[in-house]
Amino acid sequence: MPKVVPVRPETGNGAIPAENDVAIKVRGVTVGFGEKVVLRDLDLDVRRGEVLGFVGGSGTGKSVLTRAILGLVKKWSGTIEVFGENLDKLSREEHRALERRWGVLFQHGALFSGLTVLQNIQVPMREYLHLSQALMDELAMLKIEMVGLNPDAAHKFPSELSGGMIKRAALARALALDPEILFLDEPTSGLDPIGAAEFDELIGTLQKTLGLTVFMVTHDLDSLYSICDRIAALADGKVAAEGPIKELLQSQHPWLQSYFHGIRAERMNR
Ligand SMILES: Nc1ncnc2c1ncn2[C@@H]1O[C@H](COP(=O)(O)OP(=O)(O)OP(=O)(O)O)[C@@H](O)[C@H]1O
Repeated sequence: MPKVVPVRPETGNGAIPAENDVAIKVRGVTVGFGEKVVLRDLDLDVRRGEVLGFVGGSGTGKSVLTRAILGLVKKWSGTIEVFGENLDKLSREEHRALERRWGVLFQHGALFSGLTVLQNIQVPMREYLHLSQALMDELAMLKIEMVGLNPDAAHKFPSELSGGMIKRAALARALALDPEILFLDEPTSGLDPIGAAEFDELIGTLQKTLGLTVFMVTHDLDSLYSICDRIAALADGKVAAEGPIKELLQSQHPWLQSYFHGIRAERMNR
């Protein structure tokens, strides 16, 4: 009998993961701007194959941490490893090779307004791969199908799309290079509850079928309940609590108490 190997490692049980089960390892990271310190000696692990929801009050530094991991913001101190590679030790070529292994969905989609959906999806392909136009067209159409967009959307410009369609197109672009890690910055913001639930479902399905590791900054409690294996909460520049939602619901941290036990959360608990 062939041995059955699970696609996703077991997650969400709170156990300390083995070293090679960690996709992103952040240790002692401090980031600031001028006099202001935003992240202070922050530690965080994102495990391979999990959906980690990253929450925190407005302006606490969720995007700053995301950008620090992506190498878009300079940290003052600490180390960040992705797939065991210390980002500070990589040559430019090695960093580019690593960039091919992640995809990013920035807040508000951030599509290029002068390019069609198809062309937007091909931007990372042009930057990182050397493929024929015909192959890029074929691959981009595949991504459009993967995110549930109608093939007609391929030749539309962002201004011709609804908010939900823009998010899907941006997700298709994030998936252009078949990444192993997906960074999502508030993916459901601006969507109505039905659109948001559909988008969560899409992310959950893609994550399972493609075995993705997902790092998701979100304010959306519904997303935390429906697709996150674990949640990390940022407060005072550090991860104040992390674990499966059931554990975080028990946390005595004042911000988490007010966050989870507010009106919307009560509705979810009923
Ligand atoms: N390039 C920058 N220069 C100066 N300050 C910055 C810069 N980028 C971020 N900040 C500051 O860092 C802090 C954290 O910002 P960040 O965007 O990470 O917050 P956030 O937790 O993602 O907030 P929100 O949930 O509102 O999007 C804010 O006070 C912001 O003004």
